[in-house]
Amino acid sequence: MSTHIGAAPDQIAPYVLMPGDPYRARWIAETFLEDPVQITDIRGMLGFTGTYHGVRITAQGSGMGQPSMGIYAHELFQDYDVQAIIRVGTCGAISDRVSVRDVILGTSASTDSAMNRSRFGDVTYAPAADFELARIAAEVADQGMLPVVAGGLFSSDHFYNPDASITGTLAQYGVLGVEMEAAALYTLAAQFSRRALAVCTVSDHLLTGEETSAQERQETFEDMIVLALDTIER
Ligand SMILES: Nc1nc2c(nc(Br)n2[C@@H]2O[C@H](CO)[C@@H](O)[C@H]2O)c(=O)[nH]1
Repeated sequence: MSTHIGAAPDQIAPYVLMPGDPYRARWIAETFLEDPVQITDIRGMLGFTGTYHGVRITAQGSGMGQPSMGIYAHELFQDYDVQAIIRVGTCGAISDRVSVRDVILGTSASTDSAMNRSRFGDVTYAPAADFELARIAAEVADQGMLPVVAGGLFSSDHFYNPDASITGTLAQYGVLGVEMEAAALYTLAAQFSRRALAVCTVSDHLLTGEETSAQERQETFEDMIVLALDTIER
């Protein structure tokens, strides 16, 4: 086991899906995996391992925010030799190029997080998705007729951002949605020479104020999970 994950070394699969919400990890395991087994519940951050089309998959909650994602992704890469992580999350749209219910493939992740400033100082590192995972996800989405938009995410340390104008500025540079985890995941994947991709359903729109219903969120989340599973098993 690691400091924050209670699983035995062989209980975590090489391929991991990470929702922010640990209850989503349980739902993914119970809905899509065969023979799912809970492999950790330290601090309530649940993780499960099962198989999808015969491929071992782990669904592990990340929590909200980059420090939390950073703890779990670091330990998954370092202590469990995980090879690829797909964040399956939700985000708020900041661009008129996307609508609620769209699925965003986060090709890059801008961030206001102090975590990368303490890593890189004055250099602005560019956290980016693994190209192969992103390419496969786009291909799978096309085959499944799932409306995905590929573009940048903004991984903020704020949910209630005191500077509300920043998302408008970022949208002018092509950033599509705001969430709170992808940049930490991409930076750690690069540190460990592993693969990572963030796929986010748009649950709310910061420009229009539009929000999805719980039912709509559930439906788009299901489509996204199938996309992530069909991508990571390739
Ligand atoms: N900062 C931010 N995070 C968001 C937003 N909408 C969503 Br869904 N999120 C994500 O949802 C959680 C906050 O509700 C975090 O884990 C974020 O990744 C938003 O408008 N802003």
